Amino acid sequence: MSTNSFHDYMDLNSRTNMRQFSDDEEFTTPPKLSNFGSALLSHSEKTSAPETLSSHKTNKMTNHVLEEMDRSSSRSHPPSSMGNLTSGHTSTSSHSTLFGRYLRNNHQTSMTTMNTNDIEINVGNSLDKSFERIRNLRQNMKEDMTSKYAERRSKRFLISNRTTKLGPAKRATTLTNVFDEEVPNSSNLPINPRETIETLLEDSNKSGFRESKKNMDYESIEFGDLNPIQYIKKHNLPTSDLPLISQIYFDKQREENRQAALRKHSSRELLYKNRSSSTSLSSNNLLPSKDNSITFINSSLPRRKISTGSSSSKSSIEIRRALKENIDTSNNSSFNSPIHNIHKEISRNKDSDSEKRGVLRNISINANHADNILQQDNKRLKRSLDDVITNENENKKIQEVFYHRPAPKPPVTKKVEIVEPAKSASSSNNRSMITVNDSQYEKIELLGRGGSSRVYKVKGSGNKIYALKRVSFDAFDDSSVDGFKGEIELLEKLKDQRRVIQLLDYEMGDGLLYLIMECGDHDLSQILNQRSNMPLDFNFVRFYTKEMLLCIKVVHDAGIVHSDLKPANFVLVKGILKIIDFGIANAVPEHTVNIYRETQIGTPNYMAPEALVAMNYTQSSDNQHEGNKWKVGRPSDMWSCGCIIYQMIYGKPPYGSFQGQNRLLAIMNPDVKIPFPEYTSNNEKIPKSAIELMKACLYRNPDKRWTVDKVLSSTFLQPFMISGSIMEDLIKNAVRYGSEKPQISHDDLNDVVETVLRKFSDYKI
Ligand SMILES: Nc1ncnc2c1ncn2[C@@H]1O[C@H](COP(=O)(O)OP(=O)(O)OP(=O)(O)O)[C@@H](O)[C@H]1O
Repeated sequence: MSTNSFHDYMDLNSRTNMRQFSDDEEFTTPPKLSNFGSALLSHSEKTSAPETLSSHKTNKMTNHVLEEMDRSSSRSHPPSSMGNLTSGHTSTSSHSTLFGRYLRNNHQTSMTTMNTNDIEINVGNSLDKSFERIRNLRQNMKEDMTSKYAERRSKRFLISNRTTKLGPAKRATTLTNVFDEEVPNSSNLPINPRETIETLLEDSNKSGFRESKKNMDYESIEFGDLNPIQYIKKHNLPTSDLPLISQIYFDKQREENRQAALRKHSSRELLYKNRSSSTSLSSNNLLPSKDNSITFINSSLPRRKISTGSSSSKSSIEIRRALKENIDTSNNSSFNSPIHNIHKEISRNKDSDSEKRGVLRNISINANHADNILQQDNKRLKRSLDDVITNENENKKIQEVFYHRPAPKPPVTKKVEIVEPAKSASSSNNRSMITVNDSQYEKIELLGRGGSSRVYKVKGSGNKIYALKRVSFDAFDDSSVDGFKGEIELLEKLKDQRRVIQLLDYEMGDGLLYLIMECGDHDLSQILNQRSNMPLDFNFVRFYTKEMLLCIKVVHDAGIVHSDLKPANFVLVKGILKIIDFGIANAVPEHTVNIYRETQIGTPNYMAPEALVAMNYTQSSDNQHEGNKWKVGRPSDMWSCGCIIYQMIYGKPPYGSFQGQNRLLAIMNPDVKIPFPEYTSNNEKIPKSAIELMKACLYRNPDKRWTVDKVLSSTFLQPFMISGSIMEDLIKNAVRYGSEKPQISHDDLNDVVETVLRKFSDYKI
């Protein structure tokens, strides 16, 4: 375009109705050059078909321009530039137009609907000049339109580019190109400016365009921040080169986008590897190197170094190769992630570009999600790395941390030693172990205690259980020593008696006596206490009374007076009641009823009156020869036995209601009678046979007391079972006896009773 024609155009343009063509005011770059073309383009875009360039509106607009030119020519001389334009009419300028060809070929193009016949008629002689101006005008219009169109497309494309940079479509496009060795013009591109422009100019300067492309070296263009339009304007290039420059511009942009995608992809691969390495830091796959890059070390793979810095300096082919290698490497690893699976899929289908693109579209979609995960993981990894690096002072130590970090040492546990104090064998043994005649016994529990003794349940050899009685006494008290020796002798004497507790071993030292006996389970005192709140059961009373008498019989039959019979001195050993504690027992000389003791008597509750009376008698006696002696014999044991039976039936011993000294006095006082109620406090009927038995044992006169054998044969302990027939026989015999002997003496009655009882005894169960 010449300067004159440009000015003419500007003049013309300034004279035209700008409001009519200012629809596209926003496209003001370059502001004046593009206004007219933009107006045409804007007009044409308002219609849908490409033929709008030959539409009626364009025709009217052209006519309007011609009319304007007519007015201009009629009111003044044509400018000098018109001559130039006219002279250019026949030239073969590169700016030749379709309109020119139309004039030469008498042929109307599709560019305009201008009717040249009308122009000839109306313009007359100035036709040539007008045609020249028109040609120039058309040329300008075409160039301007082309420029404007390219600019708009460029802007649209730039806007689209900026938008798609943020979206998956952009990623898909760029990644598609990444894997194409020959990067073709993607058919997916919505706009191909070059094709569009070439279509518009196919009949005009297509050949010139290609010539320009051939002749000009635009490959080295550096656009900087300029777009093609700005670049053309800045460097004063012809607008006809705009398509070519735009093409170069877009190619460069594509290449930059591709490289950006590659950088992103490479960093993503790096992140995956970092993560997989971070999960196995102990396997020492990561090593920070001096140049702040990260080197992957894998025993099965050669050492590969991937810089974390910009990779823009690498060629796309190198990047692609590196990327593929990374993908292959990832396939070998056991790492399993969405992107990894996609890589696998890529590898399987790498022979098919179309499939690649399909897969890569999925990459771009999945990559968004994976990207977020990776970014989080990368941040975490980076934080952990920073922590490690901060905590360690030297790279050497860092290497140890990542490469050869040894397993953490087990925490040093402070060994707490429990030092037991040195113990003497005697103290330990004395507390838990007791040795009797070289045999050791381990204490288990305390069974009971007496005035000077303790009885333990112990475990001996073979884990057998025994009762160990430990008695402490005054070794210089002869009476005490004799008393304990007497107990041992009696137990030795009664050794094979089942109703006497068995003495298994004993050892007597200075002031200590150890007795090893068979062990009982419970004593009768414990049993009675257990049943204190239970209803009275005479079968229970009979059973334990008989058991007790059997024990006493054995002792009495052995000529021994126990002298201290009480419930606590009868123990149950495996269901058999046995008698214990012969501490104050004495052997009764043959044919002797009572013995006199000088030492402590038994428990007052169960003491016979004769023993207390004897004591009282002795104390009040003037005969000092008698001394402090108590008169005791077998009947004293039967008194004690009567007191135990009384306790089993009434709940307490006969003088249990008295306390302390009064109890002793009551026992000794013959005026204090023992009560034998027929009912218990719980209103339970007491058999007469039981009352009879108790009375027989608690006679104050020891001579009247029943012996152990008599008590054992008492009615209470030996009840009758009388049947109806026996009762019938008894009544018949009584009636016949009475009819024969109406008066009967007392002696005759006793004989009859004895006879009947003797017969009943034949029916005892
Ligand atoms: N062989 C044994 N088996 C089970 N228990 C026993 C045995 N020997 C004694 N005991 C329990 O130890 C208690 C005290 O025993 P023992 O009567 O022999 O001692 P003690 O010093 O004679 O007492 P006390 O002087 O009061 O008669 C008994 O009441 C009984 O409960």
